[in-house]
Amino acid sequence: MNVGIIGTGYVGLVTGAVLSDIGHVVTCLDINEEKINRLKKGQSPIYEPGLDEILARNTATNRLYFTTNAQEAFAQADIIFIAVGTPQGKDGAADLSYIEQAAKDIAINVDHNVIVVVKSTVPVGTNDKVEEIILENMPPGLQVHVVSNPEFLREGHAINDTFYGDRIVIGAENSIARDKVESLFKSLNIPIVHTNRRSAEMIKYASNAFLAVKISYINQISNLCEAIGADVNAVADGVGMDHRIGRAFLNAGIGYGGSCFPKDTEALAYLARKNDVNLSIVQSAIQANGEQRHIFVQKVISYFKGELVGKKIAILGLAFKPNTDDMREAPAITIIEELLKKGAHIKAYDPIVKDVTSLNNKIKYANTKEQCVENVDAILIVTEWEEFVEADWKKIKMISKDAQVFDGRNILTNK
Ligand SMILES: NC(=O)c1ccc[n+]([C@@H]2O[C@H](COP(=O)([O-])OP(=O)(O)OC[C@H]3O[C@@H](n4cnc5c(N)ncnc54)[C@H](O)[C@@H]3O)[C@@H](O)[C@H]2O)c1
Ligand SMILES: O=c1ccn([C@@H]2O[C@H](COP(=O)(O)OP(=O)(O)O[C@H]3O[C@H](CO)[C@@H](O)[C@H](O)[C@H]3O)[C@@H](O)[C@H]2O)c(=O)[nH]1
Repeated sequence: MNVGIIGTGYVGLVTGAVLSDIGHVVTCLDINEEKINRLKKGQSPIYEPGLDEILARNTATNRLYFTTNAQEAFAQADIIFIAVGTPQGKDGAADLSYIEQAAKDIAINVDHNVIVVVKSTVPVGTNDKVEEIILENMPPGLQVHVVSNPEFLREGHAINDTFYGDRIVIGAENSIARDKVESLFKSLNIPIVHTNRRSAEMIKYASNAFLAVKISYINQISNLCEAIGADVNAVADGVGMDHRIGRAFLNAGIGYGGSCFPKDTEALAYLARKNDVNLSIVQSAIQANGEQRHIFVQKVISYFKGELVGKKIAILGLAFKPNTDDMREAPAITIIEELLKKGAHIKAYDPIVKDVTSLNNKIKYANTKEQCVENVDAILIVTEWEEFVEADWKKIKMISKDAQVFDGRNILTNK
């Protein structure tokens, strides 16, 4: 099939790469010229394991194209995906301006009947709105069907998650459009969930919020474990062996960050408030997550008896999680800013993130973890990169002359 994709971010680009890899002809559209120019030169604008190879393979076989021209992207398209951002807006609500613009772009640039698939994470009712906008603005006589197909990939595992996902959710009001979207994914052999558009939109938020609640729960249990002398890793292992609970997302630490959980939990809480529904569980998870990074900083402050002025602190890990270069809502930023405010000097090392615009000129960057921990008073583990998990910690402690280690990801329990 011929597919157009609006937005070449983590979701649009990975979706485009995988759909071309399973035989479709895909044209990816973005308004960011720099991104498209890089992609045309064969360079990925994001760090995502395995992505470069798939991009190279499918551009070489003429199944994957990149453009900033909407007419070119939609000219042959049977199906157009919307994969633009839905950042946090006012009062926690999702900002739908990119979605609305994408819908208008489709309406004024298509010259044939089309199926539009909304892959972005959007509040319940948005697919209806997208259909309305397109119908209002497209040439008379043309038809559009909008289908909801939320995305569940994790950054750092995006390719694998797309090829081997747990489920593909298709929310449709029209059975012909539904079947056509289903046939697009057929060769992936992933279980399909059929539902209406509103339920599909809700599945995405309910999934993310559940995972966020799970993390905040284990983090609060971890605080209690620390107070009473229990080991949260052992507790999580024991609890997680119950198949009704499961071990995944029970890793305690400094809390969740990233481009999804923070904004999606806020958007769901906003939706509940707007509809006068009590969603205090999600609200509490958000609050607990905000507190968790302050609790971590407080441990450092207490260790130095409240006096951080001039203290040299090494930060190991900047990205919000391993295997990504994404710094959106990374706990590292809040933690570093709080330490800077207290007068500490910060040196940071991350295997992939080499500078953070908002922190530049305020902190130093090291080229290696060894360089980072030289001549410091404390070491903070902020992201659980494999490089830190597998490191020779005896050597790290020796280089740092036994600087105090604060393990924000509980990776050193058995070391
Ligand atoms: N990042 C993830 O891991 C992930 C996973 C699942 C779902 N989601 C959801 O998917 C959506 C996209 O997320 P992302 O992280 O890929 O976003 P992103 O910010 O990385 O990328 C969005 C891209 O869309 C482009 N864009 C915006 N308006 C456009 C327009 N009118 N025409 C063409 N291009 C346009 C932007 O320039 C940008 O490159 C969001 O709703 C997000 O919540 C993200
Ligand atoms: O046990 C855990 C698991 C995760 N995290 C943190 O939670 C955040 C999110 O991690 P993860 O879910 O692995 O990454 P994302 O790429 O943000 O993926 C989430 O958000 C995406 C965007 O909606 C969804 O598609 C995915 O299914 C969902 O897992 C990160 O800060 C992790 O450090 C923990 O603190 N403990």
